[in-house]
Amino acid sequence: MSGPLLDIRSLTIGIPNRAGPPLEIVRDLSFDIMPGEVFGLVGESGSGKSASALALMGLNRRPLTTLRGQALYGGQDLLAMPRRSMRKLRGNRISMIFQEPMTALNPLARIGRQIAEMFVLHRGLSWSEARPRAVEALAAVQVPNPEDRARAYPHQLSGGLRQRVMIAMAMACRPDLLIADEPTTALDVTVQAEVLRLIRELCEREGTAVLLISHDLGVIAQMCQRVGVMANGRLLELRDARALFTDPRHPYTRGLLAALPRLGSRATEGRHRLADLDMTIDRNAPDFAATHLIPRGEPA
Ligand SMILES: Nc1ncnc2c1ncn2[C@@H]1O[C@H](COP(=O)(O)OP(=O)(O)OP(=O)(O)O)[C@@H](O)[C@H]1O
Repeated sequence: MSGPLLDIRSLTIGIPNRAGPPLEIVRDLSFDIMPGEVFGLVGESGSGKSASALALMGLNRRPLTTLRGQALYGGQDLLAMPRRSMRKLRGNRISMIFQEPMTALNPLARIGRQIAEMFVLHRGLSWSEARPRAVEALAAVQVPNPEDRARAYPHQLSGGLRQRVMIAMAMACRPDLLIADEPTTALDVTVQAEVLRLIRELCEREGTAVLLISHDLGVIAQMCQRVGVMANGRLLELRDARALFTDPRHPYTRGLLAALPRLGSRATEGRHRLADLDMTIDRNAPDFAATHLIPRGEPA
C-alpha cells in the first residue's frame, strides 16, 4: 500500500504574543489522509476545524499563525512552502470549498469565466480553449443547461447551484485532495444530500481524497472512512468511522453521539444532554486529549 497523501504532524496554530507564550487555538494536531480517502474532521463550533484547514492551505486568518508542525505532501512540507509554490498547488493539486460559496466567487464575473480561469491559470489553456471546458465542468456537476448557466452571475443562481459551481471550480484540475469545510451547512436538507452525493461520486471517479469538515455527525457518518474528533483545538479520537459510531472511546465523543436527536425524541432533548456534558468534562484536564487515538490499520 502506498503512503499517505497528506501527513499532518503536530500542527499548532495560535496568536503570537510578545509578552509571553502564544495563545494556542489548535495544538499538536496529527493525522494523515490516504490517497482517495474521505477523512472527516468533526467537532463543535470553535473547536479549530476551519483554522486547521486554512493553515494547511497557507491561508491563516490574521492574527492566527502556524506556530509549528508539518504537513507533508509528496515529500514537501506545505507549512514551510514558499507562497509562490503554495499558490501553484492551491486550486490545482489541493482545492477547497467553503460553506458560503459567495465568499469565494467573484460577484462581478460570469461563472463560466470563473471556472475557465482555473484552466487558464493551472493548465495553461487559452481563454477560447478554456471556455468549452468550463461548460463541461458545469455539466459534470449536473448543472442543468450548462451553456446558459455559464453566462450567469453568481447572484442569479440558487445556493445549491452556487455550491455546484464551487465544486466544478475545485474539481476542474482533478486535484489530489479536496478540502470541504462545511460544504452543505447552508443548504436545505434535500439539496444537502444531493451535493454530498455529488462530492462523493466526483471524488470517487477522479480518485480525489477529501478532508470533510463538519459539525454534523450525520454528514460525517454518511461520507467518511475515518474520522477525527476535535474539541478545544485538540484531536481527541481518531478512528474508522464505523468503529467511532458503534463504539466511541472518548467521553466527549460519546457525549456528541448521545446528543444526536433521535426519531421520536423532542428536538431540544439532545441539546440539553450536550450542555450537561460540557459541565461534567474538564476540558483542561491533562488526560482530556490524546488518550483515545487509534492509529490507522489497528483494530478499533
Ligand atoms: N482570525 C482569528 N483571530 C483570532 N481568533 C480566531 C480567528 N479565527 C478563529 N479564531 C478562534 O479560533 C478558534 C477556532 O476557530 P475555527 O473557526 O477554526 O473553529 P471551527 O471548529 O471551524 O468552528 P466553526 O465551524 O464555527 O467555524 C475559535 O476559538 C475562534 O474564536
